[in-house]
Amino acid sequence: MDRPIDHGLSPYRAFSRNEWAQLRRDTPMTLRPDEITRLEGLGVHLSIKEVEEIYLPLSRLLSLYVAATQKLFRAMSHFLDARDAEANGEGKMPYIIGVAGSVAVGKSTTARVLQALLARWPNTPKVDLVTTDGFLLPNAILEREGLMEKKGFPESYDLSLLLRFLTDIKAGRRPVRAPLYSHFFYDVMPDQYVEIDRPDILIVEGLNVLQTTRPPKDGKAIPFVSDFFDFSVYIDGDEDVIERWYVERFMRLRSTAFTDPLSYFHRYSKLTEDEAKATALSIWRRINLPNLQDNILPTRQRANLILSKAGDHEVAEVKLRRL
Ligand SMILES: Nc1ncnc2c1ncn2[C@@H]1O[C@H](COP(=O)(O)OP(=O)(O)OP(=O)(O)O)[C@@H](O)[C@H]1O
Ligand SMILES: CC(C)(CO)[C@@H](O)C(=O)NCCC(=O)O
Repeated sequence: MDRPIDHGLSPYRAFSRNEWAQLRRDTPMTLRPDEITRLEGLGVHLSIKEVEEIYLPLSRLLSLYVAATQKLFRAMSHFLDARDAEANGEGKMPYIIGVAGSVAVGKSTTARVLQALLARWPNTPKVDLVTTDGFLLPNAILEREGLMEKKGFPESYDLSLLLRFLTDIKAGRRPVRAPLYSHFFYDVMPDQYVEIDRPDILIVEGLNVLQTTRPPKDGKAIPFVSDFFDFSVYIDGDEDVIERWYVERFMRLRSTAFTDPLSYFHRYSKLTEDEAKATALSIWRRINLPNLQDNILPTRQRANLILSKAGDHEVAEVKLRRL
């Protein structure tokens, strides 16, 4: 009898929600309900149950990984006889975690929850967070290059600035500045920065963090953003569900942030409900959906961990890449 064809082992180990929740083991809950509420993004309800069942086990895993990496770093310092540098604190290497996924999938909420949980572990008290939105090209340049309808696409970012930022972080330079983006003004803020001063962990959140670049013709290799990551998470969801989240968030912003005359989208606050819904759907289908399909989703299989969300932002399945 013919032997069955071996289709190969999946690079991921899949966990149902319940299986994953068991991996919390005896990790104590370190966030109070009011602290959790403060971490919620617009339209992203975060329950205590969700933090306990999904994000606490993930923080336990990450804490173990960070400890192992810190040990490896000490082994390397020992090999190089660089103990003096280590004693001076020069030998500290931030552990970098990338968080990827579509617009409106909840990346920033996840990144904030991980930041809060990881900062409560004894070996990683200082956890900083940056979003790659700050590395978008300013609107003035996007307009000049005809890229305003391509915001969030690979060509809309200053990739070399992002790579220089990550190189400086990994080189232990201090402090390192990351530019700031404002959703309210829909633009990068000139001369506004967030200072990153040698954290134990740096979380880098953005659509583009797992994207690869085409090999250059001149043979000078450009690193990938993810070459700087020690661990990466992709937040996944069905397209129609993310579309709904995008439209719902737009409708909520219409009655809040957009009502301010200084807001970039102020004109949308004057639309009727139906017109506003149609506008949100049109932006989603013209810009964010094609970006998800062409540039973001293809990077999913590069992540170390995939969190698959269902309709109410609750994680239904977790996939962990085998080592
Ligand atoms: N036009 C706006 N005006 C004010 N705040 C906004 C605006 N658009 C988005 N925001 C805020 O900025 C946050 C990040 O928005 P962004 O579009 O980058 O979402 P994202 O990070 O892709 O989505 P998520 O955080 O849901 O993954 C939103 O959660 C929302 O609170
Ligand atoms: C700033 C990004 C690219 C990513 O957060 C996104 O929020 C965005 O503005 N996308 C462009 C289309 C839109 O306005 O939704």
